[in-house]
Amino acid sequence: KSDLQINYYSESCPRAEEVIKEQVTNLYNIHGNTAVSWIRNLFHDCIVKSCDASLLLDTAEGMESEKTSSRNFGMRNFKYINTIKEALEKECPMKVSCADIVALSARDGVVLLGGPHVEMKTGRKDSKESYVAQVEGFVPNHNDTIQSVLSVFQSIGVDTEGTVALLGAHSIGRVHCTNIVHRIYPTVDPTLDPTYAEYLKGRCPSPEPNPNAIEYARNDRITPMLLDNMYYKNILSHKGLLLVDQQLVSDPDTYPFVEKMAADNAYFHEQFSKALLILSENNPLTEEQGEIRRDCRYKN
Ligand code: HEM
Ligand SMILES: [Ca+2]
Ligand SMILES: [Ca+2]
Repeated sequence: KSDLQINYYSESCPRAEEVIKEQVTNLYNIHGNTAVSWIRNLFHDCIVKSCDASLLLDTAEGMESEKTSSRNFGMRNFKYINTIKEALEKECPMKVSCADIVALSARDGVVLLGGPHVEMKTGRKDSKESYVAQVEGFVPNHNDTIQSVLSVFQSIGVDTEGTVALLGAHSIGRVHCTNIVHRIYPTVDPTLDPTYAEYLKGRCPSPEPNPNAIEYARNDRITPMLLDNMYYKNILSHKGLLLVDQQLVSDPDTYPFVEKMAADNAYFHEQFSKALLILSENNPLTEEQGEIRRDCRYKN
C-alpha cells in the first residue's frame, strides 16, 4: 500500500514544501513560463501509469526517455527541475522524491498563475523506469476525438466534468505551429473564427513549419499567463487552438460544462482543483516499487 499523506515530510524534511514553493516562486519571477511547464508536467507524468516522475528520466543505459515521445513535443524547462531538486538535496539529502516535486511544483505553479490552491498529499516514490512505449496509450493526441480523451481520463477516475476542467489548463501556455497548421492550410477549418484564423496564419505563415523553429501561438491571447476561464470563452467563440479544444464545444456531453465554466470562474477553479487532485494521486508507487532519486534525471 502506498502511503500518501498530508505533510508526509513533516519529520524527515519539515521545510520540504516551503523549499519547493520558494524555488518555484523564484523561477517564476525569472521565467514565468516555468510555472506553465509544471502544470503540463503533472499531466504528462501522472497519466502515464503513475505519478512517479517516470517523465523526468533521461535516456540512459539503453532505456529511452518518455521525453522523446512525440506526445511530449514542446515540453520545456526540465532543466529547472534540477534547480528545485538541488535546493532540496541541500536541505535534506535523499528525502524528497522527484514525483512529489512534480506534484507540488504544479500545485504552486497553479497558484502563481492565478488558479486555485490545491491541498495535496505527499509521499510519492520515483519509478526506476521511463515508459516511452506507453506514452501514446495514455497522453491523447491533439486531434483525437473527445470521446477517446474522455475514456482515458475515465480510466484514472476523472469524469467528464473533471476532464473539461483539466483542459482549462490550455488557458495558459503555447502551441507550436506544427499542431495548428492543419486547421488553417490548405483551407481554414470552418469551425474556426475567420479573424482568429487570420491571426493564426500570421503566427504560422508556412503550411509546413520547421519543427525546430520556435513558431507558436499562445493558447489564450487575452489572459495568456492566467489560469482562468477565458479558455472556455475562447472556445465558445471558436478560438480554440487544438482540435481537441474545439470539440469540447461541439460534443453534447461536454458542452454543458463548457457553458458553466465560461460563466463562472470560481466554479471552474473548484472543478479544476478536484480533478487535478485525482490526477496527482494516480496510482502512486509503494516503498518497494519505487525509490527516492538523487537526481531526477537518473535512477539511483
Ligand atoms: C486531453 C488532451 C490534451 C491534449 C491532446 C493536449 C495537447 C497539447 C498540445 C498539442 C500542446 C502544445 C504543445 C506544443 O506545441 O508546444 C499542449 C500544451 C499544453 N498543455 Fe495540453 N493537452 C491535453 C490536456 C492537457 C491537460 C489535462 C493539461 C494540464 C492539466 C495540459 C496542459 C498543457 C499546458 C500547460 C500546455 C502549454 C505548455 C507550454 O506552453 O509549454 N494539457 N497540450
Ligand atoms: Ca508516470
Ligand atoms: Ca488565460
